[in-house]
Order: sequence, then C-alpha cells, then structure tokens
Amino acid sequence: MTSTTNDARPITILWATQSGRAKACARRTIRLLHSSLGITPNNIQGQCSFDDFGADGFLSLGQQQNSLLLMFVSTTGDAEQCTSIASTWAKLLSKSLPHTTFQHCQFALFALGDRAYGPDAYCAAGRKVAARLNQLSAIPICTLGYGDDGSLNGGVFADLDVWLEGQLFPTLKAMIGGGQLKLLDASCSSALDDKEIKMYTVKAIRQADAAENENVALHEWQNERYQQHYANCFKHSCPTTAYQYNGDIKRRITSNANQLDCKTHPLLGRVSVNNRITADDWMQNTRHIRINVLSSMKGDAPTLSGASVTELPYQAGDVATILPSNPSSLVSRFLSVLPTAIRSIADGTIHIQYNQHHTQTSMNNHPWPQYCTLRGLLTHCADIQSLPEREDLFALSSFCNPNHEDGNDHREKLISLSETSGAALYGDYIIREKRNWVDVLYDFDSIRFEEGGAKLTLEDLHFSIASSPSFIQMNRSPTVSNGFALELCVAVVEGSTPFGRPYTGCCSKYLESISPCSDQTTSDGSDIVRLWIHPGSFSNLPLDIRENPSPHHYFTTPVLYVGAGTGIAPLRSLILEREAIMMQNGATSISSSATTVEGNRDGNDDNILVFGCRSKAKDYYYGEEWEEFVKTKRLRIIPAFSRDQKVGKLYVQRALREAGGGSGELIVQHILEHNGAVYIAGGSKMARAVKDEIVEALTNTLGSEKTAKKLLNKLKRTGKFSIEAWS
Ligand SMILES: Cc1cc2nc3c(=O)[nH]c(=O)nc-3n(C[C@H](O)[C@H](O)[C@H](O)COP(=O)(O)O)c2cc1C
Repeated sequence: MTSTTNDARPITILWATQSGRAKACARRTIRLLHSSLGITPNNIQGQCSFDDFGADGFLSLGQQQNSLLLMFVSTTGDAEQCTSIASTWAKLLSKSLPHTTFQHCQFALFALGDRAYGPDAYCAAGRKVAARLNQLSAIPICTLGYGDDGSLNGGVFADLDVWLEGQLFPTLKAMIGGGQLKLLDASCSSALDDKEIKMYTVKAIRQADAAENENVALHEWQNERYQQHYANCFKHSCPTTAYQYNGDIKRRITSNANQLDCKTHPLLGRVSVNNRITADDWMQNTRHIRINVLSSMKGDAPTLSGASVTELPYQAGDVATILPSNPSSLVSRFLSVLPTAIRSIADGTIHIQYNQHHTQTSMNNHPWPQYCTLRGLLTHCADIQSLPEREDLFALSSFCNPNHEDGNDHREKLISLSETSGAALYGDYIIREKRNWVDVLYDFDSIRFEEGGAKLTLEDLHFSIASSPSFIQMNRSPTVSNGFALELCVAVVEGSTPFGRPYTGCCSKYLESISPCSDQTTSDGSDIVRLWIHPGSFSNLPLDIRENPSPHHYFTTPVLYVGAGTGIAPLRSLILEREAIMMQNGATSISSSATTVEGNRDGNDDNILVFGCRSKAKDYYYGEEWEEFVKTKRLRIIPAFSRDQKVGKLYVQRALREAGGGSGELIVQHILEHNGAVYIAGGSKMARAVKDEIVEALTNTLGSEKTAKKLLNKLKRTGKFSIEAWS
C-alpha cells in the first residue's frame, strides 16, 4: 500500500557496530527491502549509526505516530555496547525518561554476537537495547533476530537471511497489506530508483599541475589549498567519546558529540620514537612508538605550561584513535585497476558535492573532502585495504562491462559471492585470502574494460570505502618537554594467506612506516599523524593513597593486571600512573632488601602483573622495566612465557590459577581478602578465558556461580573489574 499523504512514515534504520558487520547487515536489509518488498529508499531514513543519528533524534522517534525502527546491534567488550551507540545508550538509560517515551514506536532488532562468549554475554548488547525499548513502551513487530559469528556458511549473514525471510519480511508484508504501514509512493521523492540515486556529484575541475603534484599525494591534507577541506572531512571521523580540549587543557567529553559542531578536528602529533621491541630474529614485529602531540588540526595548540603530571590532558587507560593513510604504492595499484577515464584525472582537483535529496544526517557524515585530488582522497580518506563486504560485491556487479569476454560471467560471480548460498565461496575468496578492494578490482577486469564505455564512474567509487579510524591502546609518556606525549605498543600485522599471498594491517603498517623526525624544521610532514584521545575501559583506576603508607603499601586498593601481547599497553599505562602518584606522594626508591611481608599481604602486592607472551628472550614487552619495578618491590610479576615451557604451553589464565597455591588462591585472596581491583587487557579470547578462571575461583570459595558473577558485576559497576579486549 503506497501513499502520497503525510500519514506515511519512513522506516528508520540504525546500527551499532565496532567492526562493520552490523552496518553490512543493515545495507543488505535495505537492498532486500527494495527487491523483495518494493520498499523504496525514499521510505527509509537514518541509515547511520545510533550516535550519528543522535540521541535526541532517537528519543524523538518515540513520540512520532507510527514510527518504525529497524536496528542492527553488535556486542563488544565484555557483553557491552559498541562505541557507535555509546551516547544514545547513556541517554536511553536515563532514569528520568518516562515509561511512555517510545509509546508510539514499533521496532525490529537484529542482534549480532558470538555464542563462544557464553550464554550470558551472547548478543547481550542487542538484547539490552530491545529490553530497554520494551520498558519504554516500544512494541516489537517480530521476534528478536540473533546473528552468531560461528553459524555455518556465512556467520551472522546466514542468520540474517533466515530472520529476514522468516520474521521481518512476512511481518512487514502483512503490515503493508493491512494498512498499518503506509509507504510513500516512489514518485513523492525526487529520486525514482535507488540505482539512480547518487550520493555525490563529482566533477574534475582542474588539471594536474606538474610542479605542485610532486609528492602531493602523501601530504595533500597538509597542503594549503586543500587543508581546510580535509580538516572538515576528518572531523566527521571524530569518535563520539573523544575528549574536547579547551585553552587551559582541561578535558571534557561533550554529551552532544554526535552533533557535527561538537565533533573536533583531530590532534596532530609528531612521531619521535619508533623502535622495534621484539628480537630482530623474532617473527612478530612489535613497535614502541612515541608521539608528541603538537596541536589540533585547527591550530589551537594545547600547551602544558605549568601542568603537573596529574593534569595531563588525558588519563591512564585512555585510548588513541589514529587516522591512517595508505602507502602511495598501493594507491597507484588501485588507480591502475580503474577505468582510464577515472585514472586520467587522478592528480587534478576534483569537487565533491552532496546531492540535495540526501538527508541532513547523511550530509553531516560527509566522509570526503569537498576539494581534493582523487589520489589524495584514496591516500588519506579511503580504506582501500579493507575487505569488501558481500553488499559491496553486489554493488560492483553492476559495473561489469558486458562487452568484455568475461563481463557477464563476472557479473554473475560477484552476485553469487554476495548471496547467502555463496557464503563458502566468499569465505574462500575474500576472507581466507584477504582480498581487498585492489585485489577484487584487479581480478574482475571487466569493470575497467573500455569498449562501449566503462560503467564505473568517479561518483560510484564511494562504495563503502571511507576509511574509519583505528583504536590503539596508549600509554602516557613519562617524559614530557614541549606539549604532551603518548606512547603506543603496536604489533605490526603482516603475514601470508593459505595461498601465499602477502597481507598487512592498514594502521599498524602505516605507523611502522613512519620515520621519526626530531627536528621540526627538517621534517617533510610525513612524520605527522592525526589522532583523537578518548576514554578506554579503565577509567576508574584506584589511586587513593593509604593514610600511613609503608614503603611497600601506598595504595588502599591493590590492583591485579592481566594481559597478553600488546594488551600490555593500557596496563603499563595504569602501572606507570600509580608509580607517578606514589612518587608525587613522597615515595623514593625502595630498598630491595626491605622486608616483603606486611600482614598477609606481600610487599609488592599493591601491583600484580600477570603477563603472557611467547618467549622471555623474544617478545617480553618492556621486560627490563618490569624487572626494575620488581627489584624495588613496586611490582610482583607472574609471567606466562607460553613457548619457554619444557612440557606444553603456559597461558595467562593457567599462570593466574597456579599462582599462590594452584587452584586460584591468588584470585580469591586479591579480590575477597584484599578488596583488590582487576584489569584485563588483550585479545578477546584471552580475556574471556581469564574471566572464566576468575569466576571459577570465586565460585569455589563463594559456593555458587551465581554469587561469583554477582560479585564481579558489582565490581564492574564500581570500576574495580574491567576488561579492554579486541579481536
Ligand atoms: C573485543 C570483542 C568482544 C566481543 N564481545 C562479545 C560479547 O561479549 N558477546 C557476544 O555475543 N559477542 C561478542 N563479540 C563478537 C561480536 O559481537 C561479533 O564479532 C559481531 O559480529 C561483530 O559485529 P560488528 O562488526 O558490527 O562490530 C565480541 C567481539 C570482539 C572483537
């Protein structure tokens, strides 16, 4: 049933994602809504993350008659919400919201997760959003969808198709047939068909100027001509939780960070140290990187004059978000697999303009600079190293040139790769072989075939390749001279696929490639990085000093840190923070011969670090620093060198269990007797295993798993139990 009257309401589609799958599910749904139910794009609004849509806008949906919400929500961390819904979720939880807030709203929700996280955590974020909306009087139109990473033949995408076919589409069909869902006639919109809708108009407005283009690609965002346009474009990537800085370097997180004018330009930092910290002959290249933060891109420099250590504009456990650039060799390769018409204007100025019929929300999320060169755009704004999603392959299929001998074949192949039935093929071709945009465009050469005119135009190039920033755990740098500095511990992602194709990680490789430059005057600008700083999970580090500190017990709350690999970065930050506080409060070097026992608490149990790596000689990150702290009784370290064992392998969870007795005594003593805090950082599987170990140890003492989990939840609420995990 279509309508031209204003009783028709668009369907609002929103997602909460960490790594993009929820967004890909939404894109697939939008396409299928059109092809299966005839729901045209002019009936859909939003199409962005919750926080980009805005918490206030989201709440107002509840008051609009007949509003229909379609949501895709992924779970991250320890059963937590993703960052792209953080502000909205905080507002949704507000106790002051009347229980009728969403009384006019109907919704459907697809929750993404991984069953391996256990029944409590599985799809917890999506379940919580649905439960809260129910509480606020929103009505679900069908059962909650569950997408499991581990589902056969396509993971969450296989589950999505089953949910769409079995639940959502039949319900929507019935609603349309019964008149409960009135749709706008396609003719009500200036856009008639989604194939005709172009987000942008892109015009080449100036030919390349030879002298100017010397090395222009690498530094184009710093080039005066384009700088402001790039600055505006980067601003859109600002994480919603990024700190806003003001003149006197006070940090502030704006509650309206979803709004464009509250987003900030990235800070600019200069890499001053970039050292390998794994043995030269070790397979893993891990870097210790120091970045001196200079100013924000707008030029309002945060200065540190007179600030004491605790007044630094960031806090232990904060996270840096880096905007990487692509290497020029890869950009050249990308250009070489595009049709000549596009390639030939690579170094001239282009003007990218948003088209009128796109909503304000889309305009506020403009991922491209208005004026730039294509080469610069591909270098600094596009994630051409990412793996195309199924929907991207479907979109690409329409550009295969039928005049090419394989054109039709290519088209069909790309379509079948995008279907659920082609999940195994997609898994083999894209995921296992890590084929990125460049690889796919290279293989499907009918897309660049010229005969009869290549179909792919500059405007079509947006796909979904706008780059998104990468989160990196950071440390506060202990030495600060001019401005402030932060440190990163970065494992460079590189390897080869089952067929021997080399691959690298975009952000880690970018950071590795930066040569530090100590002298500002001789720098060519390639050592300058763009970043934001925002809070991580460890924002409640206990820093209270005891009333009468002894040489070994400064803090009222002891902390147990558990981490593996680069998980050490945020933990090191916490340890150094407590060290700095201790020194500020008068601690001097502590004699190594001092007694180590006070009551039943070891001298160095203020800080206990359980750290896992493969080998003491090869990848014991910051090992010398730890040994120094151990010598002076400021840290107890329990290492798990997995490959150094005579028999089997030793991982952090076992090291933790075996410390202090053999069956979790250390855990019980630390949490129950010493009222200690626990922070876990590193890969999500490791974090899960450590948490399970803690639950088991507490269960054995407290008598039931329920009581143990209840206690951990209480610690979590008070900031004394926290996990910072990534895949
Ligand atoms: C660090 C991390 C933590 C995760 N925690 C959970 C969890 O607690 N529960 C769950 O069901 N899935 C969890 N997952 C799995 C994700 O929800 C799943 O991979 C999802 O498909 C990712 O979707 P996205 O790309 O939209 O972020 C976690 C994944 C990562 C990387």
